[in-house]
Amino acid sequence: MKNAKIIQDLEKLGIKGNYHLSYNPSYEELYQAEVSSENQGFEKAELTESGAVSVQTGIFTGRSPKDRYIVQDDITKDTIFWDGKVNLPTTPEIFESCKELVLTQLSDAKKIYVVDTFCGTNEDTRLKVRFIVEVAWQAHFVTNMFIRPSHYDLENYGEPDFTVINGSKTTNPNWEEQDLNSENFVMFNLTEKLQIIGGTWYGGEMKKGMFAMMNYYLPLKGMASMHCSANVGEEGDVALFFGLSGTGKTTLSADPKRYLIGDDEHGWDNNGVFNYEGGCYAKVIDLSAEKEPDIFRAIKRDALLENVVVNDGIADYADGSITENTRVSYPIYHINKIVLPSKAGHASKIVYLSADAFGVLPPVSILDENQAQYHFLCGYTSKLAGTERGITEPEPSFSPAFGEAFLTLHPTMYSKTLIGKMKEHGAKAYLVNTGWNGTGKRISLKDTRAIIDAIIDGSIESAEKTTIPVMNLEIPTSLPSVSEGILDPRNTYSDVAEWEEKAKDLAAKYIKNFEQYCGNDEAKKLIASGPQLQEQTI
Ligand SMILES: Nc1ncnc2c1ncn2[C@@H]1O[C@H](COP(=O)(O)OP(=O)(O)O)[C@@H](O)[C@H]1O
Ligand SMILES: C=C(OP(=O)(O)O)C(=O)O
Ligand SMILES: [Mn+2]
Repeated sequence: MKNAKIIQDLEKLGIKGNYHLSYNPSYEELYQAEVSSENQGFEKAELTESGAVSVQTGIFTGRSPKDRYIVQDDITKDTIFWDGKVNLPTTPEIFESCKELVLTQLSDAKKIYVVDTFCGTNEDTRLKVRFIVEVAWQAHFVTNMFIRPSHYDLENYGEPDFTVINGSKTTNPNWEEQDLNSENFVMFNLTEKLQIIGGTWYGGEMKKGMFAMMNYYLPLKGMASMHCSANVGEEGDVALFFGLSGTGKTTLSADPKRYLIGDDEHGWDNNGVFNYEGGCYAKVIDLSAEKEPDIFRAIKRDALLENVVVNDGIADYADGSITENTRVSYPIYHINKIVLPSKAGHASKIVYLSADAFGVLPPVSILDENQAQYHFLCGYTSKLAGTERGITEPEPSFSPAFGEAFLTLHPTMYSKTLIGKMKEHGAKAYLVNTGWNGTGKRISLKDTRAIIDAIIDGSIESAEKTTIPVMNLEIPTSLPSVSEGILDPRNTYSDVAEWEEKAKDLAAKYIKNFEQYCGNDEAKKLIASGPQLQEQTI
């Protein structure tokens, strides 16, 4: 019955042919299909000793922002933030031509997986997202990452709100005359409620694609939509960890003392904080059972490793030769302490994670209300040049809302909604540097975890404080279980002048970046809360 209806739905979309349909397959069925000897190329998966299977995603081992387009039409022309960088416009005609390619690809498939999921924990705001894929491990990935409907939910699923058609095996031969970036494409059509993918196999495009859609629909309803992880304590106290890729959202939210809500994408409505996802997508580069026990233990049967080097069935997390962005996806219940459904009350602690490769930012700063807004709009972190360790040529990156790549509306929509919620619920904000200091080494995970503990148990508030000049940030001078002498970054340099020079450099970058918001009086007032160059304060 259900299968006949799904086949009809696919036909309406334009997928015809003689395929075998697998609707919301079990993990067991997925596993059998993934390791089947009939698989070719990147379809192949291999079993590892932990019980997790391992796959390769080909040339794309990360997202491909330059190939990501949104159809500009009546619905989107005045709502999407067309910044010329993140949300690239395309036409309905080009979308149709790429859709045709994806439909043709899937019409030739021997097997099609249709996976009906939810994106968003709450019934009133969740999207019913249908994935249509031909590769078993892609069906596995979305089963891990999205919310798995119960049998009852599936019986009553109705029509999906959004459909993702993944044609990763096809590419677009007409990209040049269509003035596109390449033969690969990730395209969204909000009128047709469709995402289509061609050329890239990276799972993150499906996960972060739907995040971008939630970032469109929810703020328009007055909710905060956030690129952050979240956990909750025994007392119901909720903490959020914002940050760009690699800053520690996933790592720091897996805390054995607390219950995980989610590791990457959340909303905040009148009832509290809720997850969009049903799984986690953790980096596994240099993963060890000692440093990250919860994530290490989550890698077992049903987890899916991406781009990890595997020797004789043994995953080598230290080997970054395929990419530094090695990943594992797993259903959220692989973490021992979780709340289900993935939601809790209002947040009281807001942590902004920044991995500062310049070694300027203190390991922790206490932000006031205006600073909370200023630093949210800045979203500073730094990307390391290449994959080299150390701090040779760090590249500063200012990413509003700590998630520019996924913002579909103007950045101020996200700061307005978040700051509104923070004020309403008296949440306090902190800026935590999980990156480097004057020693040239990354601040240890142990110290960062102790800092997070002090934020969560409130002991940071009673610590003695001092102000860091130039950066204009208030810091505690000591905290329980945090290494002596690291809290004031100036003490980690043999010569304070060296810190000061770097700080002035970074401050200038903050100031320049903030100019884009200064058209508005309210934002202009925030300048005083940011870094200050001496010349300006005289
Ligand atoms: N002080 C630190 N705080 C957080 N993460 C750290 C720290 N030092 C090293 N790391 C490493 O940095 C990476 C953070 O990645 P992850 O938690 O996946 O970030 P995100 O989820 O924000 O993309 C992990 O590999 C972690 O082991
Ligand atoms: C999956 C991603 O998220 P993050 O690195 O923040 O975990 C991504 O940005 O592609
Ligand atoms: Mn993460």
